Amino acid sequence: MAADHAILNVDDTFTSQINAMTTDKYSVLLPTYNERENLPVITWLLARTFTQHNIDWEIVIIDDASPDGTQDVARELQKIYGEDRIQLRPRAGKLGLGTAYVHGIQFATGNYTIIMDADFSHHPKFIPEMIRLQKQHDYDVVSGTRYKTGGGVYGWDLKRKLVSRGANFLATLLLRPNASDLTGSFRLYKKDVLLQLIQATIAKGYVFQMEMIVRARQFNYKVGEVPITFVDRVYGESKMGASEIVQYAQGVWRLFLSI
Ligand SMILES: Nc1nc2c(ncn2[C@@H]2O[C@H](COP(=O)(O)OP(=O)(O)O[C@H]3O[C@H](CO)[C@@H](O)[C@H](O)[C@@H]3O)[C@@H](O)[C@H]2O)c(=O)[nH]1
Ligand SMILES: [Mg+2]
Repeated sequence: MAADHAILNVDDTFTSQINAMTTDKYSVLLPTYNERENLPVITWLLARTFTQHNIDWEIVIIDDASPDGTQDVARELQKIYGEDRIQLRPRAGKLGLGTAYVHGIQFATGNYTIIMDADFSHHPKFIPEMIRLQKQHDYDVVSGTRYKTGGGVYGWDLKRKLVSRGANFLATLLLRPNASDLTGSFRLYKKDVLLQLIQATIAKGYVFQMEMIVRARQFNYKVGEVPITFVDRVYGESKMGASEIVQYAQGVWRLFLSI
């Protein structure tokens, strides 16, 4: 895979570059709903990635009262890694993906924030490249993109691929945000930038990601892109359904009228 290759080649340089930045800390906001099987492995992969690159880190788990016992797993992970590394910040019920980030960021102690899924669709191996690119250009946001050379989607059926392409096409056509993956949610933000974007963003569900990147352009923030491969989850189910798709289309239209 091209992206893998690129990362392996530059890994040593990243490490020395990142080592020098001792004051930086990266907070991963990890929303979970029924991710009991996935949470230990994604945590392990994140911890390994950060440790290998000598990067200060924490994970903020935002669990919406998952009935599968995700929070019990999170508490076990706190015992293993320490409560300073793993924060558990639950909510009382399933309140949606967008508001999960809004909830989680108030507890983040790092100066950078990484937003990603908990089901390995977003692999931590792309994080060092996101950090390197951010540093190189002083980007305010670095967005993982499935839709540039080196990126891709694996494991989705045709319907889901069409929904994703259609969602990106619709928003690109109407909003012209100059980014190749508007609905993707694997991103690195300067924390103060994320806070400002969150305040400006109205959407609550999956449409949140798209609105955030459109707002970033609106505020003239510098946005970089790193190709990522998105691999569909192995354990559990996607939480995206017809109502999320309708909400998305409504969100694009509302933004089109307001910007
Ligand atoms: N706390 C919380 N977490 C949630 C909720 N809904 C989903 N999540 C968590 O959010 C992550 C993504 O949810 P999935 O259900 O796996 O999303 P997906 O269908 O794989 O969609 C992916 O692609 C979309 C665009 O193509 C993205 O918009 C989306 O963010 C995600 O990356 C997972 O970690 C899941 O547990 C919620 O209501 N509350
Ligand atoms: Mg998923």
